[in-house]
Amino acid sequence: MEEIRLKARAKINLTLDVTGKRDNGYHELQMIMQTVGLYDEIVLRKIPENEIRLESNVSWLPADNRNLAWRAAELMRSTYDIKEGVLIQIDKRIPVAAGLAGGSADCAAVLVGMNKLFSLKLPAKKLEELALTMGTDIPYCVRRGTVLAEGVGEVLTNIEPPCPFCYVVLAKLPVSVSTAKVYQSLKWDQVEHHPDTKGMLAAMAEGDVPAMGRLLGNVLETVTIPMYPKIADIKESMLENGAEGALMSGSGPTVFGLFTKQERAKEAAKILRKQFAMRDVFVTQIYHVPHGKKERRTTDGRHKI
Ligand SMILES: C[C@@](CO)(OP(=O)(O)O)[C@H](O)COP(=O)(O)OP(=O)(O)OC[C@H]1O[C@@H](n2ccc(N)nc2=O)[C@H](O)[C@@H]1O
Ligand SMILES: Nc1ncnc2c1ncn2[C@@H]1O[C@H](COP(=O)(O)OP(=O)(O)O)[C@@H](O)[C@H]1O
Repeated sequence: MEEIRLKARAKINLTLDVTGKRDNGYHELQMIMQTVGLYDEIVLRKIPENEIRLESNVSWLPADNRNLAWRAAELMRSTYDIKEGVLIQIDKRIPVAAGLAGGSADCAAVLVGMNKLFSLKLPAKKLEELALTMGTDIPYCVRRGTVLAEGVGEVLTNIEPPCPFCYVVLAKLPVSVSTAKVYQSLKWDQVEHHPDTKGMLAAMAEGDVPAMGRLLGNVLETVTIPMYPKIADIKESMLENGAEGALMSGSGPTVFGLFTKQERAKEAAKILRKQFAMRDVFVTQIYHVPHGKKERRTTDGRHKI
């Protein structure tokens, strides 16, 4: 195999609770994470030169070891003594520094892709371990689906049945948020309203999207909304325009809304684009990881996952 094509999908946090802080500054989390359809497309290709090259459609995205996808390829090459080089091409669609884990998803996809491209046959557990050395969100991005994440984000429990299918509108203000700064500014022991994680798990088990909408909660909103009050206005607008619930994802600034009807989601997206002069508004949906999905070859022999 010379080339592999991957979809690195974004995530949203249906609940995000902070329950403590460790001596090293990292926070103890309890969050329900969910993959959505929006993705970056990544192609990995073997090249004869003994190096990693990275190209993307975003001119200002670093193309060296500051890029998480580059780092993932380098980690696999050095750990498994791979002599061949790799070209990474990223067609970026997930907004950057948005609370959607776009960089983490690219990183995870490259780990999975390198494993296949070089026939390393590493189990998923090993890929999740390698992922954690590059970021706390990345093991989840290897696993994907509906997952309860605890610890600092790396203790993962699959939730069965997964989140019921619904449409998701993502709306990102044209500002970037630093995850590190948001955590640093959080007064976790002064947070008054914690999300009801158990209630959310019960609503999901019932397949009750309206109840899920009422139970969405993210304590990081206490930091990011005062920085960008328009986030609250976007949430309000989503609710006025038919969302069952709306919440900031991760450290923000992206707001997501859950919709049961595709038409209403499309209409709300149109209104949001106009009302807040936002370009980054997407209509997507809950993504379910297919069980036991096998690699598929495209007609030209490339692999798809
Ligand atoms: C907030 C969340 C929610 O899913 O997502 P994003 O908003 O980034 O998408 C994650 O916890 C983000 O995970 P990730 O983006 O991988 O963070 P990392 O690179 O590991 O850490 C960035 C910085 O966040 C802080 N951090 C991270 C995780 C954690 N449990 N406690 C922390 O305090 C640390 O200061 C760290 O230096
Ligand atoms: N492949 C990548 N795609 C996006 N951002 C990346 C990538 N590699 C490194 N980064 C850096 O990671 C930071 C966080 O990006 P991202 O994962 O998109 O946001 P978030 O952590 O808010 O979900 C950005 O500042 C960006 O410069």
